[in-house]
Amino acid sequence: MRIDVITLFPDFVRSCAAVGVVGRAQERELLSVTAWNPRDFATDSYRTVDGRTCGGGPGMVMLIAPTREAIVAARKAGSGSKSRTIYLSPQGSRLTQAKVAELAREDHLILLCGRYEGVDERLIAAEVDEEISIGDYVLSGGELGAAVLIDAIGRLQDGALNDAASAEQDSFSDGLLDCPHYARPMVDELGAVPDVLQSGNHAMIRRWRLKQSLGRTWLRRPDLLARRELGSQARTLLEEFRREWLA
Ligand SMILES: NC[C@H]1CCC[C@@H](CNc2ccc(C(N)=O)cn2)C1
Repeated sequence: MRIDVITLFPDFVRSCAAVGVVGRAQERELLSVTAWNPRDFATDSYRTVDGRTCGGGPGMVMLIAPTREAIVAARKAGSGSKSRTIYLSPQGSRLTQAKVAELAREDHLILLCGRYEGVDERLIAAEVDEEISIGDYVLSGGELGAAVLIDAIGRLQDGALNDAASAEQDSFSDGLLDCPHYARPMVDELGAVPDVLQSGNHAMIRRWRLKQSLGRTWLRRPDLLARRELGSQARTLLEEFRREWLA
């Protein structure tokens, strides 16, 4: 998968994509992240990328010309593979794990990061396929949204996670919150690891983990539970969790 990011802060984006699982996915050539700075496409000696907001009012707006040139260059660099252009903005549709999984299957993504008051609306209309929001809050730029997308998508690339199973067991990947996790020591001054995890009984461990995920989702994110069909085993486990919790 190729990801191109249009940003006035290329070093920030590159450094986010160079560490951890995403950095390793790039080393393994499962993913490439390339940053393009509209300032490099500005034709005037001041390398101008922003202009005053038409109609008056505070702040500046990113200019069409240099931003569009950067998008076109990124699209060309994708050498023909169909690209999907995404604008990170509070006006976008909320990012979910389902959307991440959908985007992770694309061959080429172009992520447009706005700064100032945003990008000229004509450029959005002409070049953006969809707007995505990482949450209902305003940031000083779209780069953190791009970094979130790159991480969430990068870790889903085949071969990115040493144990592919961990992607499936993650929170949200099956519509539930993740279960608790423990490492040695089995007994610590903070408490002991639940016995079932020391039992070596893998069926019981799987059952315990599903029960914990269901219980946590019920307690912390009932909205996620409402959206999810529960099988008979899951219903039984959740009932067991509720009874123990309310006892
Ligand atoms: N009107 C301000 C707005 C104009 C367009 C550019 C954005 C950049 N900042 C962002 C981008 C995305 C998000 C998010 N929630 O995904 C929050 N903030 C700021």
